[in-house]
Amino acid sequence: MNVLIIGAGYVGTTTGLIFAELGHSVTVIDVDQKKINDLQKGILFFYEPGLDTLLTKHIASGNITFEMDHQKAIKDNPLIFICVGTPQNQDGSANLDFLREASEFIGSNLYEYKIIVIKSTVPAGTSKQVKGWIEYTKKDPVSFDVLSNPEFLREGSALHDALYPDRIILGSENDQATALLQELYKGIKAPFIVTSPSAAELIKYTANSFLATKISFINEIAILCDKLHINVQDVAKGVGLDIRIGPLFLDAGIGYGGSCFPKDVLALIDTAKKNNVDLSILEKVHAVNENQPGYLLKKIKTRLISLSAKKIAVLGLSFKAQTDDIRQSPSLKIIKDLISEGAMVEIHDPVAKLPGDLMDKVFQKASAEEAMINADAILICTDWPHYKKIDWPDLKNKMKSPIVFDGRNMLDAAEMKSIGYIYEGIGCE
Ligand SMILES: NC(=O)C1=CN([C@@H]2O[C@H](COP(=O)(O)OP(=O)(O)OC[C@H]3O[C@@H](n4cnc5c(N)ncnc54)[C@H](O)[C@@H]3O)[C@@H](O)[C@H]2O)C=CC1
Ligand SMILES: O=C(O)[C@H]1O[C@H](OP(=O)(O)OP(=O)(O)OC[C@H]2O[C@@H](n3ccc(=O)[nH]c3=O)[C@H](O)[C@@H]2O)[C@H](O)[C@@H](O)[C@@H]1O
Repeated sequence: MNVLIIGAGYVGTTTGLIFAELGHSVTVIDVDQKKINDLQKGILFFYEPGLDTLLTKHIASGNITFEMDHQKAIKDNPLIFICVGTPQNQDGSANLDFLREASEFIGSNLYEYKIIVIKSTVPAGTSKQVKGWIEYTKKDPVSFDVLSNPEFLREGSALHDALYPDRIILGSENDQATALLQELYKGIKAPFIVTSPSAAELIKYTANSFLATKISFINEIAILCDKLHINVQDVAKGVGLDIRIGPLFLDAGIGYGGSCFPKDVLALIDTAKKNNVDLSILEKVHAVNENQPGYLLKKIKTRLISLSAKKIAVLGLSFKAQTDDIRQSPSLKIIKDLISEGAMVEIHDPVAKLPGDLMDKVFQKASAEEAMINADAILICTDWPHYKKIDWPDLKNKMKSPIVFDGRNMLDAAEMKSIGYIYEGIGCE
C-alpha cells in the first residue's frame, strides 16, 4: 500500500518505519528541511532504541523515502496520515495550527479521492474540523474521508509499543476505509476497535489522563507514606497485584513530564470546560503533579538547611529513561529551583543535553561519577538503569557529604543506608 506521512517528528517517523516494516511503500514529508535531509541520510534527530537500525534497513529496502516535494507526495498517495504536533496553548487548550495548515495543504492539492487519517492527539470533534478545513480549501468536487487513529506508543520503547500495541483504535464512518486500514495493519496482532472518530479522539485523552491520574494518586500516597514511615513501594506492590488496578504506573517520584501527559491532561480539562463539565479529579491530578518536584526540593532544603554555595549533583535530565527528550522534564524544574536557591549544580545524563537557557549556569559532566565528586548531595531525577550500577561504596568517600535524594525511588534504601549514605526517596526512606 502507498502511504504518506505528514510530519517527520517522533510519531511520524516511527509510524512510517513500522509501515515500512509491514511491507508498505512509505513517503514521509515535513516542513523542516533539515529533518528531511538528515533522515534521508539515515540520521535520526532523536534518541530512540532500535529505531536507527530500522531506518537504515528501510532506506536500503526502498520501503521508506523522505521528501520535500509535498504536492507530489499528496498526488502519489491515496492514504495520508497526519502526524504533526498539537502543542499546548497558554490556556491549556490544544493548539491545532499545524493540523490546520496540513489539512488546508491537503485540501488545496486534492484532485482525487483520498483517505486522511489523523494520528496526532486531538480533542474530540477535531476530525469534523479537519473535514471542514479540507472541504473549504479544495478546488475540485472530489470526495474524501477523515478517520482518527490515535497513537499510544511511549518514548523509549516506541518500536516495541508500535509493533505490539495493546489495541488499534480506529474512528471511522466509512466501511471501505475501515477495511483498508485493517489491511494496512494486517501484520500487527492486536484487538482492532472501530468506533466513531470523536470517540477515538476521546479514548486517546482518557487513556493518557487515566495513566497520569494513577501517577498523581500514588505520589500523594507517597507523601502520606513519608509521614507514616511506610514504604510506598510496598504499598504499590500490594495494591497493584489486584488485577482491577494493575501494577504499572504506580511508581512514585518527582511527577510525570514529557511532551504528552502534561499537555493532554490540560487539553482534556479544557474540552470539559468548553462543554460545561467539571473534571475536578483531573484538575487535582495536574495540581499534584505541579507540586511534586517542589516536594523533593523541600526535602533537600530541610536536610541541607541552606543551598547557598552547596554543590548538588543531578543525575538525569530527560523526562524518563531511554529518551533524550527534555520537554516538560521535572528534572529541569528542580535544577532551576536549585540554582535560584544559590546551589552550584553539576548534571549528568547519558543522552539528553542541557537546554540553551541553562548552559551557562550548569555544568554537564560526561559521567555520573564526575558530577558526584565533592558534592554536598546527589539528586536522582531520571531512572537511567546505569545509576544502579554506580560504585556507591567507592563514591561515598569522594563526596563532601554522603546524601542521596532519590526522586525515582530507584535505589535500594536499606543497601544505601548500610553503605553509610543518608538516603531519602519519595515515600521511601
Ligand atoms: N511523542 C510521543 O511519544 C507521542 C506523541 N503523540 C502525539 O502525536 C503528535 C505528534 O507528536 P510528535 O511526533 O512528538 O511531534 P514532533 O513535534 O516531534 O513532530 C511533529 C512534526 O510535524 C512537522 N510539521 C508541522 N507542521 C507541518 C506541516 N504543515 N507539514 C508537514 N510537517 C509539519 C514538524 O516540523 C515536526 O517535525 C502530537 O499530537 C502528540 O501529542 C502521540 C503518541 C506518542
Ligand atoms: O501520548 C503520548 O505521547 C504517550 O504518552 C505516554 O508516553 P510517554 O510520555 O512517552 O512516557 P511514559 O512512560 O508514559 O511516562 C510519562 C511520565 O510519567 C512518569 N511516570 C511513569 C510511570 C510511573 O509509574 N511513574 C511516573 O512518574 C515518567 O517518568 C514520565 O515522566 C503514554 O504512556 C503513551 O501511551 C502515549 O502514547
